[in-house]
Amino acid sequence: MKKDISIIGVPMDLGQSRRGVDMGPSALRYAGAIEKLEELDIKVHDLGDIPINRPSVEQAINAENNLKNLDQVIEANEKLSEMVDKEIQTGNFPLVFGGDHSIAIGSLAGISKHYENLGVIWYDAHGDLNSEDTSPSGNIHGMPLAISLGIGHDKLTNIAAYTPKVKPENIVIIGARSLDPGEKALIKEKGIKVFSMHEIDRMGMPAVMEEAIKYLKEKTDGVHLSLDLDGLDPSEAPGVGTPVIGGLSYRESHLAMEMLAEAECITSAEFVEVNPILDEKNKTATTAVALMGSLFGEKLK
Ligand SMILES: NC(=[NH2+])NCCC[C@H](N)C(=O)O
Ligand SMILES: [Mn+2]
Ligand SMILES: [Mn+2]
Repeated sequence: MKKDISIIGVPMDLGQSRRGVDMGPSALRYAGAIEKLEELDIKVHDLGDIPINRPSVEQAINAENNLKNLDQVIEANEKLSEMVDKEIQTGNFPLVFGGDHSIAIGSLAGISKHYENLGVIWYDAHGDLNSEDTSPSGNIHGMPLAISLGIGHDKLTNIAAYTPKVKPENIVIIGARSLDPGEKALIKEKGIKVFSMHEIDRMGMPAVMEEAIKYLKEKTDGVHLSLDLDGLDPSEAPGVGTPVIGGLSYRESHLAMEMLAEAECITSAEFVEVNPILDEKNKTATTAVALMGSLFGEKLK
């Protein structure tokens, strides 16, 4: 019996500078996310969207540090963490709809409590391993993985009142092709496993996923999939705020999801960075929903 899925929308765009990604949850629902999951005989509980407070202009200009909209991002992630935590207690599979990638802070804060050794698959063009000291932008969506490792501003690392949420050896980054100098240094220092586009080109997606799954299965008791749509090539997923050319194809991404479904290792997931304002006829959300189908077991035969 498959678990029921609880959908939690986080209409937040405050972790980065391009407005519109707050409409991501609507775009994903409009693209038929719930119908897709129900077609697969999964019981879906759509819990709606978390209320997000928009900062006043004065609040948004925070000269004190390199962390845009810090208070609002904290507030949203505390709420998300509580909701995700509750859904896991109920026995449901949490599926979070972003919102920008800063919401992974709250997802991981709520999920990781329930696991001794939570694994994380970070499917992304970026590492999101910056801190206020290394970030070129001050955008918190470039920091969630570092924050979950316990690196960054105390107020962010201590969301849900514990830190760290994940161990560096339990993380696999897939699809990286844009890493800032501080991120590269952190990857080296912590020995984080990264399948960049270079490895994906050389080894092919089947071998990459096989290795990633084996690596995580050996030592984790659950795996969270954090899928940033900008992991895909912008020709396939144009509706994202920080597109990077040379990304993963639609087919490679489907195969990755199918292999995760076969391995039965994913215990929670989030789909983030869908920005319908920058999209072409909701193509990016539609792609995300198709990928959800494969992740939750859709097969041709
Ligand atoms: N989740 C994302 N799309 N992150 C993009 C981060 C871009 C850049 N590395 C930064 O820190 O600003
Ligand atoms: Mn990204
Ligand atoms: Mn990201």
